Amino acid sequence: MAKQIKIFDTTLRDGEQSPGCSMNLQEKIQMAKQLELLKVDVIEAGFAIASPGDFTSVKEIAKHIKHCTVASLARALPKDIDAAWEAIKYAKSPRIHTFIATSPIHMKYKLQMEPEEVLENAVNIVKYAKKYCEDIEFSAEDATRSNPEFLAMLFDKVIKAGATVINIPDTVGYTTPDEYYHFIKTIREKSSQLDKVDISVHCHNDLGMAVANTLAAQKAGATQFECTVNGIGERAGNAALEEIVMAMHTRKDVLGLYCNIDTTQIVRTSKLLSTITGVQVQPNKAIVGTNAFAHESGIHQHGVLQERTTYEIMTPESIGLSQNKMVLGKHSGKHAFEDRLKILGYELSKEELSKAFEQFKELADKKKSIYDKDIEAIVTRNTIVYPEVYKLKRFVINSGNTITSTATVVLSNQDRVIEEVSIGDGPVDAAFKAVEKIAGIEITLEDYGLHSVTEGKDAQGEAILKLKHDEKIYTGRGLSTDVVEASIKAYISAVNKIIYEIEGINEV
Ligand SMILES: CC(=O)SCCNC(=O)CCNC(=O)[C@H](O)C(C)(C)COP(=O)(O)OP(=O)(O)OC[C@H]1O[C@@H](n2cnc3c(N)ncnc32)[C@H](O)[C@@H]1OP(=O)(O)O
Ligand SMILES: CC(C)C(=O)C(=O)O
Repeated sequence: MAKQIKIFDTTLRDGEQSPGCSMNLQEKIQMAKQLELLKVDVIEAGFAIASPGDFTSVKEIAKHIKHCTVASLARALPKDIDAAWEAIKYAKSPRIHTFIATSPIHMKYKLQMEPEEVLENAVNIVKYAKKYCEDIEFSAEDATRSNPEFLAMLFDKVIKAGATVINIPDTVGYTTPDEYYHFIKTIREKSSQLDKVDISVHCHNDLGMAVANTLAAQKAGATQFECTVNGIGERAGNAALEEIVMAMHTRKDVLGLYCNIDTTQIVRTSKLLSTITGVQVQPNKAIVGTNAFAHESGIHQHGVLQERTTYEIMTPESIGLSQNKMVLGKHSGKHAFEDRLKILGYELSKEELSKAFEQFKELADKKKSIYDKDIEAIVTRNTIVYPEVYKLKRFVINSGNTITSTATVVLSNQDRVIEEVSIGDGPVDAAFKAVEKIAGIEITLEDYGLHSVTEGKDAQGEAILKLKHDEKIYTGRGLSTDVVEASIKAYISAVNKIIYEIEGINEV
């Protein structure tokens, strides 16, 4: 039988402790409402004593949220408990979350207390908080570097004093999955009370093991997972909610866990947090990174097009994404290219497809990302086929603001290779004059324009120009990531039309 795990979200408290992740009152309320839609069990809304702003946001969230428990953090100090209660008393289901450090390092250097004093403080503060609130969570800060016998004894006493949830945090992200499992199991064996309450785990990601540690803890009896959206939090962050939840969802077979989360709200929640804080998740972040459901390589794209499960262990829809993403780039193959053409409404013959694919690969070598407009540009360029009398082989430009521009252009015409050099008013003009010399016909440039067909630093530029010959106008188009090359190609394509008109198809 699958076991239920309660999800305790601390994005608004520990998450907000990330540098750069502060949120104002309205943003916190908006985020809390989204967490309610996501169906977390507990929202830790803040640390009420921390500042008047924190107090107000905890209070307002307590008033707005109807379906989740709302908690405030509090040190083991009566004034912290008073503030926490004043803020959360409006909640339908309020919780006071109090904590004190239990590791020798923290007790000696930070609190400057003997273990007996910490024990006494912990018991007294739970009794104090219990006067206000039924639901009391007690956390032993830096538990994983604490003595398990001491913790078992302390937990028994705070449970008898009224704690309803016991949290065993890995405050500094120090433990490993196996160690954490044995640590919690040992404490449970030594405690007579722990099985009467919820056991919570709260893992930090300093060694990148927060999610693995969280999941390992459930085998030792943990029933509540503390986590944050996008894994934000102090230092390297907390266990990421979306990773824990989707691991439970996808590997129900081995983990045997379930929770109340509506997984289809995951992407929306992640995006809302990034928008509010301005902190974007890395592209390869599990579940919510922009690449998490993207495929670029041909072999993977072919597999996914045949059967999605070849390379996808979850559906994009399950986290609220409308579809996966086929990224066309230099690693892509013909299957994905043809599929995208179909989506764009192009049905090409075998030959046309092969030619377009070749051009796509050439372009993909020069450009990081290929956009739909790039593909459309390739296909439309190929629809009207004029014979290529002249083809650009290479060119060299020498230009600057203090010298006259010079262009050396090399074209091929069937088996011949022809080279010309020309100066001009700028690099494009010099190159055009060199082509004109090679073509040996009289041409006037009537119009010339350049625009980018795609976005980004490596966007393709399209040159469109009009040449006049014998009172007739000929349009030329050229496409390249290099604007001079695009311009020369445009010029040559118009010249080829002129020659086609003058000499007829037989000459080609
Ligand atoms: C592991 C965690 O994430 S714990 C939560 C961490 N989050 C935060 O600290 C964010 C909010 N914090 C704050 O705004 C401030 O630190 C406050 C308002 C809580 C306290 O501010 P200050 O009174 O200026 O104290 P300061 O932060 O410098 O030092 C912490 C004090 O709390 C004491 N303290 C720390 N933890 C506890 C505890 N669990 N119970 C009792 N006292 C504690 C320290 O010993 C120190 O006491 P001292 O002032 O008598 O020396
Ligand atoms: C207060 C506790 C739960 C905490 O944030 C930690 O130990 O990291």
